[in-house]
Amino acid sequence: MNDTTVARLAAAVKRYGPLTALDGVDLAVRRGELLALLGPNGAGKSTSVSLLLGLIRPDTGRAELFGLDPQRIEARRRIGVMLQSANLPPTLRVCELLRLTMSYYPNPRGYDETAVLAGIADLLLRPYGKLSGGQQRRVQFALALCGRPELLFLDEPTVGMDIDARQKLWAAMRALVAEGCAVVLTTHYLEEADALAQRVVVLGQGRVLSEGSVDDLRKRVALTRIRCVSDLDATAIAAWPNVASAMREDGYLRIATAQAEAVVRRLLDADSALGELEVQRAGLAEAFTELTRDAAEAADADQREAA
Ligand SMILES: Nc1ncnc2c1ncn2[C@@H]1O[C@H](COP(=O)(O)OP(=O)(O)OP(=O)(O)O)[C@@H](O)[C@H]1O
Repeated sequence: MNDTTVARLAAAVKRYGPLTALDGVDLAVRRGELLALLGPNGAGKSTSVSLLLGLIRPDTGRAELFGLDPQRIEARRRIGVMLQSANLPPTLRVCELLRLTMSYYPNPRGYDETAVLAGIADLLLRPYGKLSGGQQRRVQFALALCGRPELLFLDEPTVGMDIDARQKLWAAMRALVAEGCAVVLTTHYLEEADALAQRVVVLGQGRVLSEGSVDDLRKRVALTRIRCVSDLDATAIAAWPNVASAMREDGYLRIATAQAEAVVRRLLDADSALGELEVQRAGLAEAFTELTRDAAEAADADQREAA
């Protein structure tokens, strides 16, 4: 573990009976970065987080927090956690929950500062159990950050939040990262990863499918989409060099290519009446879909071979 790594999994394998939830995952979280953990349902995101938190143990491989066993109290004092479900006493008022949680940490953030950062200043006197789902999520976020963590785990934190609350939480995450706090964010909202993450790890079938910046991930899908109105024959274009696919759909000619400039030049030469030309790089959503579909197909093929 080098000195910029705050948490890591090394060749981590976790099995539940015959099911392999994690199949040799290597993952490093670096100081002060926001790392988004993406993947379809059942990909292994929560299992990875649970290993890093010491809630479960790997069958083989290692999990480390600040170079220590994740169950060590010295490591746990340096993290904040917001999981998908939180079992907090419903009769306690928010201010009581906050003071209690702050008392677990050696150097907590100020009470008022925490309330403002998490956007709960107006909820402090309310009993936790009487809050709406989105308000409870904000309180959970406050409890996760009140200990001034060096590493914050946020498991689908914005689920159930309205747009305003979500944007405030994004701003708070950015402020924490600017302070040097590392964040591990699991999310199904790709625009959330796009807006916040310095690095993205995509899991699928318990394996790391891709790791890098959001742009790196986009580049994994080298194709560019071209859309235009033209009478040119789609089947003929599909046979052009560098054209991955060409089809007619909703009155538009749609082409996928890794060489957009050359194909656009040839299109314009071939059809002087061509209109409504649109050229678009593949988005994060397309890259994600392509990556995870490939992994699912490979796993299906493995299973068929084994059968
Ligand atoms: N306690 C458990 N017992 C049995 N199987 C489990 C257990 N926990 C997880 N699994 C299985 O391990 C695999 C990975 O689950 P995990 O919860 O890590 O996925 P995830 O990526 O977090 O999914 P989601 O997006 O749905 O939250 C799934 O197939 C899941 O059914």
